[in-house]
Amino acid sequence: MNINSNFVDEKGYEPISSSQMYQIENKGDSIYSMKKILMMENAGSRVADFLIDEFKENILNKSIVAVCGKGNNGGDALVAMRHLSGYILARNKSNKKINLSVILLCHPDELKTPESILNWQIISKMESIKKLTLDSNNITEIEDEIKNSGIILDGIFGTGIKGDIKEPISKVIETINYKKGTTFILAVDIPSGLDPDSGKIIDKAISADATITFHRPKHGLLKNLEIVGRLIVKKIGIPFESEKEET
Ligand SMILES: NC(=O)C1=CN([C@@H]2O[C@H](COP(=O)(O)OP(=O)(O)OC[C@H]3O[C@@H](n4cnc5c(N)ncnc54)[C@H](O)[C@@H]3O)[C@@H](O)[C@H]2O)[C@@H](O)CC1
Ligand SMILES: [K+]
Repeated sequence: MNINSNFVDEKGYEPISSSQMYQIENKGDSIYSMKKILMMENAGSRVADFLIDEFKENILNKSIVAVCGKGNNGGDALVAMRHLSGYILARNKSNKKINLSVILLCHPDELKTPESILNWQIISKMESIKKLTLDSNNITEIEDEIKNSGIILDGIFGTGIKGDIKEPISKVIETINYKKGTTFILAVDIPSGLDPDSGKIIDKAISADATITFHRPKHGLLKNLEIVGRLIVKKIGIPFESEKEET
């Protein structure tokens, strides 16, 4: 396996497939009652902790934009923004304006899972985080938000990506990629648009500076470190016993 030096090859992080990941997650829930909402909370907090470690005090001056899809990948990014908001506000002694935005690439009614819906509801009540939801006439405003960002959380698609990416999401991915080199692009779990198993770019994909993936790396990440960037693997509390194959 051609793992480059960026891959944090800690013990027990052998790569798995996306279907194995869904199985482990479902067993974690059905046998150990490790609800997805707990997995999402851990995933999002690992994302926030990574950015805080990476940027240290500088993070207080960064405009951070989370671009979220309608699934749980977006939910992870919503959790990360909540944690980042708490960290930054607690240190914002001079009450400087902080720039935290969430761009939801769907109407809130299209959010598909209870855990994403709950996290959207929480964020909706937090005035520290600017919310933009995609509608027919605000794509320019959304693109400007991305262009003015210092850090982008890519929470558009994770392991649930299928087929071609339609407009305007396709354009949003291009706008994000255009910022590479000036804005730090962190992919949540999988660079959006990358097939998590084959590592192929299905249609187009986010080219990330770093990818933080959960529980174990997926095979596709190791096959396309070019757009994955630095690969970080974080456990999210799923009982290891959930990995036991069905006997
Ligand atoms: N597996 C796990 O243990 C955990 C998974 N979590 C997150 O959940 C993610 C998977 O979430 P989901 O299964 O909800 O799916 P995703 O959030 O990856 O996909 C988002 C949604 O996009 C839509 N979609 C897929 N392909 C599309 C296309 N080509 N054009 C437009 N829309 C498209 C689908 O309807 C899907 O519901 C993971 O990547 C990870 O980030 C975390 O919450 C932590 C726990
Ligand atoms: K992603």
